[in-house]
Formats: sequence, structure tokens, C-alpha cells
Amino acid sequence: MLAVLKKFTVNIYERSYLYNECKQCWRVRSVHLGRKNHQDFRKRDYSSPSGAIKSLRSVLSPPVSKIRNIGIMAHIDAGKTTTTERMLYYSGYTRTLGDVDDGDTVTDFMAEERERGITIQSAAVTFDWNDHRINLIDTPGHVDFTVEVERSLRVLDGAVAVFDASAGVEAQTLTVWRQANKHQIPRICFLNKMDKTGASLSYCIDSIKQKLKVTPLLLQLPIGEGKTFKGLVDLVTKEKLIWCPTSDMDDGRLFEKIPLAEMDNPELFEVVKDARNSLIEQVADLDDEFAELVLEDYSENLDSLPAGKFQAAIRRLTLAQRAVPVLCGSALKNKGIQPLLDAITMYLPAPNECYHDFLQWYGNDLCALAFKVIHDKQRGSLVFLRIYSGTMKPQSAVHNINRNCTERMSRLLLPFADQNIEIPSLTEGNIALSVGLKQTATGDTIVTSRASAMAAAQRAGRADGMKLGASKESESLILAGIDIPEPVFFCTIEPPSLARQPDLEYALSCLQREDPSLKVKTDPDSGQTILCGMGELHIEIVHDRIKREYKLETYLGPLQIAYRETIISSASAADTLDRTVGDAHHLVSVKLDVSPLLAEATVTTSVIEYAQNIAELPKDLQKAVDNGIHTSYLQGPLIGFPLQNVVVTIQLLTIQPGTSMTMLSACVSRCMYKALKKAEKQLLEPVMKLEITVHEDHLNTVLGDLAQRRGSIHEIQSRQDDKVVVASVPLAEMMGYSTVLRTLTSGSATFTLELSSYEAMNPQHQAKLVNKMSGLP
Ligand SMILES: Nc1nc2c(ncn2[C@@H]2O[C@H](COP(=O)(O)OP(=O)(O)OP(=O)(O)O)[C@@H](O)[C@H]2O)c(=O)[nH]1
Repeated sequence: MLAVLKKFTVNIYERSYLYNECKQCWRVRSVHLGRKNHQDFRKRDYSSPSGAIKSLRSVLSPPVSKIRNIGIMAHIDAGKTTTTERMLYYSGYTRTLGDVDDGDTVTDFMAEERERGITIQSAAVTFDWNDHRINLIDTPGHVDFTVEVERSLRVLDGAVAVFDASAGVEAQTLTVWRQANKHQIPRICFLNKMDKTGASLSYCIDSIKQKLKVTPLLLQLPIGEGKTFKGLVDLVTKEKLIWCPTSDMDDGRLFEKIPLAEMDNPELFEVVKDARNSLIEQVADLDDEFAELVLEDYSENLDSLPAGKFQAAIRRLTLAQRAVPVLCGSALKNKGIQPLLDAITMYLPAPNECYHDFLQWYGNDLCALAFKVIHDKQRGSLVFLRIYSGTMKPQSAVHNINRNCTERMSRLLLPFADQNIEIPSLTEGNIALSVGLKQTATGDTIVTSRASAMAAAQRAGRADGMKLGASKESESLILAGIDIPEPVFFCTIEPPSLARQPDLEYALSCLQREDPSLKVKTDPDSGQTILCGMGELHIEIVHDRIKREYKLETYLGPLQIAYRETIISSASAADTLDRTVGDAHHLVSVKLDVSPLLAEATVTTSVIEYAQNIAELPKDLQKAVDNGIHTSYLQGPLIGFPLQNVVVTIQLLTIQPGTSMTMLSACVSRCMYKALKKAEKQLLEPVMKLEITVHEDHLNTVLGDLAQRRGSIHEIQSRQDDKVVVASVPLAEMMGYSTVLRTLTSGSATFTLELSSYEAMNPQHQAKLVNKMSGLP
């Protein structure tokens, strides 16, 4: 039997290899596979036998309805890597079954790549399953990297949450689950490690209900739990799936799929019947169309309910996020992965089933989002792109809206299994890996050309004209990128010697393209390089990566908070610069006023006005004045933090011919500093929006702690047994908060922190900080 199967499988791949050369391959291949289904094979082989790896020439652009862009979310050690390895193997594109414990997984292959120059892991892997293209997108789990998590959630259409069946819902899964809720991503759950002693289906289902607050739809029952786990019963199709190791193969490719018969196992038959009936009831309660169908046609005989109709109803509920299908298996013991892949194609959405508001502005033009940039020492920047509309081709120019530049893409690759495959074009819904884009950074929007960006902006403008009436806002509508929060922490970074400064600058520029939340600037006084990041951990990781990937030992200064300064009263100043440098005589006189900008919004760029008599300033002079003011804006008069909401009015400006523009800028800057010194000054501190989800037993402890941190509680919402505390707290009080919260709540609470606004510090805190920064007691 096995020999027949092997022969048959080789035939399929030989045939598909040939058919894939022609355009109709998908149709022909599915017809061919369809024939396979009609034959009475009791054992099914879902992949190529060892040695007969699928031809990579069979890689094509599938229709958009056949694409699934999914992520795998899991708590550490739940089995994400092992599950991914099995998926790649059964899909027939990897030859060997990698094992995390033996260190030979595709991820380890990436580690080899790292040696050759790739510095971080791939952001996506692609493979085919049942005529579907699956793009598996990496979902980093750590909340400290909001932008990292956002960038992957942004391009996912669906997700699989992997659980350790002996542990149920764990902390990290809970956190990412909440983020996926925010992005409204349909999900399925996979209870892994069913072979483990202590694995419990009922415990997992209860924990999903209680902790994730969703309705689980249990689609399978395990046959055996723990050491006796050997297969599954599919409650939708009433089939028994038994994985049967043979003497020459124990890789889980072969399994029996047979209709469950009462006479074979009356006890199991009864259990399955009950579980299936409750599943039908559950689905009917949530889906009216299904309820009608069951009541009208199958109420007398639920057994005859067609699997297709049942699956369609489960799909509707999954897409509407009214329920979550639950499957089980053991990735390590090679059981349950093929049905999981079937479920991904069956229940999770295709790209064209997900709504993206910005797509209406593009029509059939190219619109793609760069969601990850990795730096490869040999090939330069590799940019992962999610194509939302249109077609992408290698050797073509594309326009980057965020950077307002046109770049040339030299090669277009598909990150297929563990290889990158060169492809002639890719269409909407796909994930592409591009080579040659030198300026594109994570979060940038790529379109066909500048003209197509303008056309999209106009379309957006026309539609908004009714709503917003502002072209600026309509322009921002077409930037489909990721919102980058303002960095709130900073510290100095120094290379081991001055000679290595260019290496540090190179490393930082590469890292910035990968991670848009990292900002780098130079201190105007000391000339030191300053790193600005999202959190303590963020800066630590950047430091570590510079050492590991760029072989550069750097020194970090103490971590500081990014304060801002403003003024609350107006002031005037006048200044004259009279200097002779070489043969040139420079003479400038300036008089200006500074005053608080009375605007509701925060304005961090310089606002400059000119008195009527100097309104018609030549362009080069105006530019020099702007530069001078901008320089002062970056360094406030109190403790040198940038200014916000300050307006400058130039009252008088006299320049002797021959005076250089640099001298003009310097004089304006000095004069503005004088005026700012005279005005009444105010320090502003970053105040964060804090959201803590905590069990009600720990609520009072958490609230008590927040009170000591100058926190203001805005709202406490109830979510079953949990409470969600919405508060605002100055960032200065939040250093090391994750450790404190873990201790206060025995690790059961989670929190998110984002910048809410910059607010005035009270006089005591301001005085204390100014003294501290000036080195006074
Ligand atoms: N018993 C059992 N162990 C498993 C199973 N799947 C994975 N493991 C083991 O669990 C450990 C973690 O597996 P990984 O696949 O690395 O899990 P992960 O979620 O990718 O882990 P991180 O990358 O560290 O987050 C390894 O020792 C695996 O061998 C399973 O189905 N059953």
C-alpha cells in the first residue's frame, strides 16, 4: 500500500511540475488532486515523500481568495517553532523534519544565515497547502515593542494561537490576544502538547472561556490524552484520524481518516455524537442562517447535516469574531498538524475578505506596506512588503510616499519555506521580499509612482472634502503605515574610540530603518550621539544588537526622560553680531519677541511670524532666520530640552551686505535664547496613558501603588472577573513598573503604556528636576 502511495505521490508532483509551467496549472492540478480524493485511500499522504521535495518551480501567484496571511501567537515554549516546522514539512517544501531540541529547524537555518550576514530572523515564511498559499508572519510577543507587534499585526489577516494543552492560557498569549482584539483579527486556537502528561482538553476550554472571554467551538476530540494520545475525531465530518507510524516512517505524514462507525467503538461513537450535537447547537445559537437550515432540514436527523454547510457556518462565525474554532494535536509527536492547516485555509479569511479603508483611494494601482526591513551584509537591505493592491515587479521603480522618493527595486523574492525564490511579479494579498530599496524603512507605504500617489491623494481629498475639508488630512489618509509613537526615553551612546564613530553611525542608520521607533540625534553642545527609544528594554536591546551584529562595543549613558519646555509669558530681546573673519565683515542686528502659542494642539515645530515691515524678506535670508530659530527651538532655556508651543515674531532685522547666512542664523539663535531666558518658563513632562488589566482580588493593591506614583485614575471597567484600570501617570514614575506590577499581582496583571500628552510639572517637581539636572543639591 505504501509503495502505491509513494508512486502516486511522485506522480502528482511530476504532473504538477509540468502543469505549473502552463498558466492553467491551478485548475489542472486541483482536478488531478480531486481525482485522488475520489479513490478509496484509507491512508492519506499530505506531503512529498522524503527525497521527492516539491519543485520550487511550482511557485506561482495564486488567486487572492486562496491566500492566507496568518501569524502564530504563543506563550514562550508553547510549541510555535515545532508547529511551524511541521507545517513546512507536510506542505512538502522542506525535506527533513526539524527538531527544536536537536537544533536543526528552519529557524536554525536562519541562524546559519545570520553567520553569513543576515542579522535577524525572517519576518515571514511562505508555503502552499491544498492549493492555498499560506504566508506565515512572525508575531513578536513582547508588549515593550509596541511598534514591532503593531507592524506584524498590521499585515495579518488571521492568526493561530498555540497553547500548551497542560497550561491553558498563559500570560504572553493573553497579552498578544488582547492586541489582536484591538486589530480585530479572526483567530483559531490550537491546543498543542496533547501527548504531555497533564494535558487537559476541558481545562484548556475553560481557560479560553474565562481568560480570553471568547466562545470556543471545539471542532475535534482527542483520542487518548497524555501518553495515550494517538489521534482525533473531527466533529464536523465525523471522521476518525489516527496517525500510524510504520516501520520505515514515523514523521506523521501518513494517517488513517475513516468515518466513525458505531460498531467499531460504540462508547466513542456516543461521546462524539453528544459533542457534535452540542457544537451544532452552539453554532446555531450564534448564526441565524445555520439555525434556519438545521431547523428546516435537519432537525430530525442531525447526523445527515452536510459537513460543507457546517463548515461554512463556522467560517462565518470565525470571520465575524463571534466564536473561535479550537483544534488539538501534538506537534512534537507529529499529530494534528494537517487538520490545523486545513482549518487555516477553511476558516481564516483571504486578504480580499478584510476591509482596509485606504484601499478605496488606490483602485488597481500598487499599494504596499513595508512591514519589516532586515539588513543583509551581502545583499543590502531586504524589505518585506505586504501588497494590498496592484502588482509588484522586479527591475521597476516604485514611489515611497513617506520619504517622497522614487526607488528602484532590483529583485523580487518570495520567502518560500527556507529559501528565497526569485519571482517575476506578485499581486495583491501577497507578501514579497524586495531587494534594492535603499531608503524604505519599516512602516513606509510604497506605490507605483508619484503620479499615482497624487491621484490617490486627490481621490481621498474629494471624498474627505465633504467630511474634513482639509487637504493635509486627506494626504495623511493615504499613508497606510504604522503609527509611530514619540520616543520618551533617551541616553547618550559612545563608540569605544573616536575612530569607530562612523561605524556607530552606520550601525544606527541601519537599525533605524528596521525600527522606526528608534530615533538618533546629536547633542548640539557636547556633540554626543543620543539614542531615543520607547522604553528601558528597547534601548537595552539596541545596545545589545550593536554589539552582536556590528561587533561594536558601545557605552550607554544613564537613561533619561525626554522632557519638553515652553514659556507662559511673552518677552522681547535685541542682539547685534559684529564680527570680522578674515577679510569679511559680518554685521547683523535682530529684535524679536517670543510668546506662548495659544493652541489646543501640541506644536513642536517652530512657529515664526514677521512684522509687517519685514514681511518681504528674500528667500535665502528667511531660510537663515528659520535655521537660527529652529536651533534655539531644539534646546530650551531651562535645562536644554526641546520647546513646544512657542511663537517667535521677528520685529527688526538689519544686515550689512556681505554678511554670511551662518552669521545671521547664529545671531537670530542667540537673540531668541536671550528672549526665552527673560520669559516665564515651564517644564513639561510626558504623561502616559496606562491601561492595566488585573484580577479584582489585586485591584486595591494596584490602585494604592498608582496613587503613590502621581497617577490619576480615569475609569475602572469590569470585564467578568477582571478589572481594567485606565489611568494617566507621569513617565518619571513608571521606571521598572513591569517588575513592580508582576510582584504586586503575582504575575497575573498585564498593562499597556502609551504617550498621552506632555503636561506642565508642578513648581516643586520642576524646581527639584532643574536643580538635579544642573548638578545642584
Ligand atoms: N511534549 C511535547 N513537547 C512539545 C510539543 N511541541 C513542542 N514541544 C517542546 O516544547 C519545547 C518548546 O518548543 P518550541 O517549538 O521551541 O516552542 P516555541 O513556542 O517556539 O518556543 P519559543 O520560541 O521559545 O517561544 C521544545 O522542547 C519542544 O520539543 C508537543 O507537541 N509535545
